[in-house]
Amino acid sequence: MQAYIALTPGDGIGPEVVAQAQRMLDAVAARYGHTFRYTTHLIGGCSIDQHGTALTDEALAACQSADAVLLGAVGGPKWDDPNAAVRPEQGLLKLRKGLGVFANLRPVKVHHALLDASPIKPEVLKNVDMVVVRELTGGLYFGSPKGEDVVNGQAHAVDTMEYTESEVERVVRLAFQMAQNRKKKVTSVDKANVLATSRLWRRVTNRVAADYPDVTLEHMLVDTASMKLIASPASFDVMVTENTFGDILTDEASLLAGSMGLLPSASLGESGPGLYEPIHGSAPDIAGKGTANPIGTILSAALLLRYSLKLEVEAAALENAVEKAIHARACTPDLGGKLSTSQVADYMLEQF
Ligand SMILES: NC(=O)c1ccc[n+]([C@@H]2O[C@H](COP(=O)([O-])OP(=O)(O)OC[C@H]3O[C@@H](n4cnc5c(N)ncnc54)[C@H](O)[C@@H]3O)[C@@H](O)[C@H]2O)c1
Ligand SMILES: CC(C)[C@H](C(=O)O)[C@@H](O)C(=O)O
Ligand SMILES: [Mg+2]
Repeated sequence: MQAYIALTPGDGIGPEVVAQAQRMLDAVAARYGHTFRYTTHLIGGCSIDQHGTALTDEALAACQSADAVLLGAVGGPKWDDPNAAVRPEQGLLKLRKGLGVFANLRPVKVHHALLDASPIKPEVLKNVDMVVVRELTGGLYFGSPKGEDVVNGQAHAVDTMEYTESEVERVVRLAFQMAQNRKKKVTSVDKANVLATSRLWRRVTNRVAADYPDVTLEHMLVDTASMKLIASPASFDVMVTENTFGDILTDEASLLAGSMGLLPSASLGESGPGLYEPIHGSAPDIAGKGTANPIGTILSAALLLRYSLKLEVEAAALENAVEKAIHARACTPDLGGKLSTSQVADYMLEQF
């Protein structure tokens, strides 16, 4: 097949990990007889430096016309001034909203060869295989009003947690559909004892659940969920939750797998290109050293093959290449290995 992939490497380690994922995609194309065409676009701090904005309308339009978008990460200390009017993260939020990708799938698996890479006890990590479905284009990130002003002579700031019934329904429905093809359990995470948005979320989730009688639904408060994720992670199958809760819980979940550098994600909408990105950030502490773990981005490329290009065999082949590298501990220092970012991909390509 012919496919057009827009690359938005971004800042810090973003370009380092996207380059390796692109090498792997090229290997898939060569082995299976596909043609992948790429264009590369600025996003985040590098776009601010060049254009004064974190994502130009032209770059967004290019991403919207692609079959899929593969992103690295945005941000870094250079652009961290809390007084700045323009911030790298705005580019990422504009891209997500502009693509309409409301469901962010973040799979969390523990590889048996990496049990010692996690600070959690190995017996607790056995059988961990879950996916967090994070709502991505609503909630606290996008609610209005939002911003800063002065009230009674005092600096004042507001963020609004906001959801409509349909915004909740579409993401929860997707979570139930995923659970039907997995262990048939959905854990809906909210803060219904305090937040009105969470009570709406719960009501909608209960209504949607009636359409999926084969799937067990449990509700869990987010504070409890953050504890259970460490105490009994294998008890989860599909977790569905609000934008901010999902952001925080998945960084926590990355420790089950062993490193922030391991977790991929797929962001999907009703139609149009999907957005694929590792869950980690631009990692300024290791940027430029060539030691960033490329696996989260390579697994994101596998999800791109699966969901946007419908190339299941190719996606599985890429995942298998990652499995082999992990099994052999052909890894970067975050997993106790000695290889560089590109050497990890070299190893996978040799086995591919
Ligand atoms: N999706 C994104 O673009 C995204 C996500 C999170 C944070 N950020 C931004 O990134 C910047 C840095 O944020 P942070 O330091 O809080 O989070 P981070 O995820 O960049 O880094 C957290 C820790 O994890 C490590 N880490 C992350 N990715 C790794 C990888 N692939 N291999 C090995 N180690 C890895 C880092 O070295 C660091 O110690 C901030 O500007 C933040 O806004 C962007
Ligand atoms: C950089 C930031 C806006 C982003 C988010 O919160 O969504 C990041 O933390 C992520 O997890 O992708
Ligand atoms: Mg995050």
